[in-house]
Amino acid sequence: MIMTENTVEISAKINSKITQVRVTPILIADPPLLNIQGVHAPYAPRAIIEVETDTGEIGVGETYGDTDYLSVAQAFAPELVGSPLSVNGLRGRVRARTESVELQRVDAAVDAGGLRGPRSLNKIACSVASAFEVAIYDALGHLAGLPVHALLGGKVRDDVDFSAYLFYRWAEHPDGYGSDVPHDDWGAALDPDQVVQQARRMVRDYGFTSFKLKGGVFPPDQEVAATKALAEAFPGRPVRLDPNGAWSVATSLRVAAELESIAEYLEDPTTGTAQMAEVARGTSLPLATNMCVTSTEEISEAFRTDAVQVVLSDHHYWGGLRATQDLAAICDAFDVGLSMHSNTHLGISLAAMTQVASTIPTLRYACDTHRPWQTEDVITTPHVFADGKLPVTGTPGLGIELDRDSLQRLHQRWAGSPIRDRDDGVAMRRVHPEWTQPSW
Ligand SMILES: O=C([O-])C(=O)C[C@H](O)[C@@H](O)C(=O)[O-]
Ligand SMILES: [Mg+2]
Repeated sequence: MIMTENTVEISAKINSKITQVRVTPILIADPPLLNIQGVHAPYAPRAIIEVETDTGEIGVGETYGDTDYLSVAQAFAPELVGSPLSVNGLRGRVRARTESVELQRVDAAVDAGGLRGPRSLNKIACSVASAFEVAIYDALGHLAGLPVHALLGGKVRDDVDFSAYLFYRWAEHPDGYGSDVPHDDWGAALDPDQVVQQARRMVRDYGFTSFKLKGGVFPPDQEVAATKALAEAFPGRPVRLDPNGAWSVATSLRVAAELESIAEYLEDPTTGTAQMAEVARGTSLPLATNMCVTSTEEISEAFRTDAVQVVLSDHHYWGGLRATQDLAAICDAFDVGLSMHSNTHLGISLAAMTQVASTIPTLRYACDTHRPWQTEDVITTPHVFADGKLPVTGTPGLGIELDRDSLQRLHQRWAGSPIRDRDDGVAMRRVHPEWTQPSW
């Protein structure tokens, strides 16, 4: 073969190696959003991953920054140095690495940061691997001059639809924020009228055309009333309610009967696959989950028993973008619908969600996103929703640029703070010492 300058360049790119990996923990401002586990604290930890190659490319990823996730990410990062830009085998390598890290909170308790069912080593490893995978895809995209969706096989849509993620919330954190946090002027939402007002603002500012209300906060009748108020205020627009497993089977069936002709789906009304299956047998309303099916080992029982009709994918849960596509294929094979979950995240994760969502033909529900609740970001040009959608960029990689000043500032905040884990229950008990997790 005759070697031209071009082939030499291509060969350098194909053989490019990872030379540096950086894991930067940050704390980001988070408003006082309420959920079954309590209330979001003023700051939430995230971890930002950068992989740098010998050809000068830098790819970025984002995941949970809580202690266990961070410890695994920091322990794994040096192992990637010298590796090719390959995403294959990543989850297994991170999983193996978890064995040598002393973890604090693998106790089968529900994960406060993710509300994703019982914690496990595998779930932690998947969440860590997801950020490295995204960073490698971003770097590969820069190398190839292609957007991540092209590397994932190509987009099937030009924009991705998101839904307005509505929360009961307080107007302010009881102790406020530091002076470095932009003011959040959403106000309180504690009854149906305030929830509808919040939805109107989401529609005005972002153009969302569907709604998800985070429940599990007030007695179910109040949350049903808020859901009905939304359906009345926005006729014909899809509405979902998600109490994160707060209800018994009997309560779930009662609520499902009330919302059967109103809701698009009911998300995790009750906990555990067996109880979800019992509810599913008694209602025609589709049940969705990001709690009882959040890892591969949980799929079989749930699908065999028809416990869920919609799975909320999440590349942080499932181990990356390719794993999300795999999940979509499995759901399709079992005639289970696919939606997309989110919790507190910044623009890197939103870009990754948008890229992978654009490649999945069977994703027919608007994706969740917490992004409107975040007042800070680590990318230079934060995303702008129009008509509730984000365009699927054709620029190389994730189509975003890291804002190093902002990353540094949020890292300094982390370094100067004792906060290392998200714990919504602790945040709630600071205000209401007697508070315990509700169930109805
Ligand atoms: O759909 C869900 O269950 C979530 O988004 C879980 C999240 O943790 C959310 O409830 C939150 O951040 O309060
Ligand atoms: Mg949910």
